[in-house]
Amino acid sequence: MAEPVLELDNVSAGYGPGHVLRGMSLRLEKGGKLAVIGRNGAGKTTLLNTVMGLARLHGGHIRLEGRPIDRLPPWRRNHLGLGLVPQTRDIFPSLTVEENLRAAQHGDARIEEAYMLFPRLKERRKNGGTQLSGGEQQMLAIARTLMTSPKVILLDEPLEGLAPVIREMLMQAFEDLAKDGTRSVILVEQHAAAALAFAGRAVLMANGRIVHDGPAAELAQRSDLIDRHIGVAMTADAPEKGTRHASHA
Ligand SMILES: Nc1ncnc2c1ncn2[C@@H]1O[C@H](COP(=O)(O)OP(=O)(O)OP(=O)(O)O)[C@@H](O)[C@H]1O
Repeated sequence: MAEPVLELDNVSAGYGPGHVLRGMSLRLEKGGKLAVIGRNGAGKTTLLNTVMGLARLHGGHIRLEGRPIDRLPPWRRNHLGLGLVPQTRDIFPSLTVEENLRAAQHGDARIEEAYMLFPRLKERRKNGGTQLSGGEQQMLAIARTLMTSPKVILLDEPLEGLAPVIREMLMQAFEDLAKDGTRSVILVEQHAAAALAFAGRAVLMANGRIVHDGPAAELAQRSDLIDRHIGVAMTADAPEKGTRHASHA
């Protein structure tokens, strides 16, 4: 079995005194691609926030490359190799694409590599954040995270509200990011079909717990589990949660 890069042991966490995650144990292998799927409110974002140190850990342990990180602040976790692409994207709207990337640049990360992954950002490098389409903003949010040279990339619903052609472009970029085996990816998605096609392993969450953990291809066949915990519409790669938003590239 490949070496673990990220491990959660019996983690309970939430916001303030409230518990959202309950006894979660998870292991991500070096170079692994893990999909996390589940209904709205299942605790997927809280899982990523907990790994990143943005939620309150009530119990259990988190290790990055074997090192306990439970007590470290988010910026230290980032410097050690965890990179979160938040659902809110969090780009600086008043800065240009290139300024956004420079502001995030840390260590030996190269802007040119981000442009190779997303040539469209290079074309827009002098454009301000507000002049970008939703898809371009998402590319910039991902590229900004790459500027911190993450070993583990945590993607929080990156496809939400985007047109199918842009979703496909992003999924291809995630494949490219993971292909040399040096980076690991956790993809939280409502687009279950796309996430399961991408990942090697998948966990299904409900009510702050893992209700299934196994090969992604196996979970893709378990329509009983997906129907029960997500709903039929979520299994198709059609607009789901994104229907609440205008779909724009
Ligand atoms: N900042 C917060 N403070 C208090 N409770 C929160 C906070 N953020 C989320 N919650 C609660 O935690 C629970 C899990 O939410 P979370 O966002 O982790 O779910 P999710 O699976 O990512 O769903 P979604 O797809 O809607 O983002 C929900 O009941 C939510 O109301």
